[in-house]
Amino acid sequence: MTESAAFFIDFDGTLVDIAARPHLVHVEPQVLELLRGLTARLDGAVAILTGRPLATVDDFLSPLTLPAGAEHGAVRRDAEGAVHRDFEADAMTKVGEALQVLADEHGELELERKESSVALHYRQKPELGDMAREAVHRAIEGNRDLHVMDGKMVLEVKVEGLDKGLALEAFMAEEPFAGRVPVMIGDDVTDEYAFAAANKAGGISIKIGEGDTLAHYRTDRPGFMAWAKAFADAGS
Ligand SMILES: O=P(O)(O)OC[C@H]1O[C@H](O[C@H]2O[C@H](CO)[C@@H](O)[C@H](O)[C@H]2O)[C@H](O)[C@@H](O)[C@@H]1O
Repeated sequence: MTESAAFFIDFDGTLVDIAARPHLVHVEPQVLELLRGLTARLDGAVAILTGRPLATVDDFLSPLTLPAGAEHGAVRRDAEGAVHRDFEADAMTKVGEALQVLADEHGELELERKESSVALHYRQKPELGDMAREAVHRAIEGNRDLHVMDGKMVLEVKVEGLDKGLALEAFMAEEPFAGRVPVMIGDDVTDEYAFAAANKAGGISIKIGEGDTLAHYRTDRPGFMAWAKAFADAGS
């Protein structure tokens, strides 16, 4: 692999270890160094693909402001800094309201309300997972525009048809990504869409950790960090 690669990197579970609650993740200084190094080596062809809101990932990665496909691709900031949104937020507001009632009743559930999606976390009390799953499916019943993803101790309602794979493809149609070989690294079910897109484009897909995957390669987070650092350093 040479300078002709474009890197697409997931946030939770890939750049940072999974934490007990969403706001508790810790971004190691090496992560910022790595992203700077890769960006320099690849002439800016590095994007974050995450389920997090854009503002949240910017806060965690400050002072860096990278191209990003946030909220599972529903909110995309291109390399020029322009932000693209292509969804109707009304339906999600209603789902958020319904699930907020549940989260208020069960203090161990945590509801993240984003621009285009909601995430109901049950990591604090895994026994509530089945009940939360039923409630989430009930909340979107009859709405074909919404889709539930079963993530890491989280149930995410997102807009049907928008995903990290489409975000990757949108980046690959633009400078400085166009014409490069996509390299997608991620750990969770939401990353599978982007693995499929990278594979289809003749790229490289790397799964962090265990679980079924479409990715061609597998490693753990330290393994990814060491490999990516060596790649970034080889250009300096
Ligand atoms: O696409 P990602 O960057 O991997 O984001 C996926 C979701 O990650 C976050 O939840 C997960 O990480 C939390 C912090 O480690 C953890 O507490 C939680 O159990 C995990 O599911 C985030 O909170 C979600 O908004 C993201 O969509």
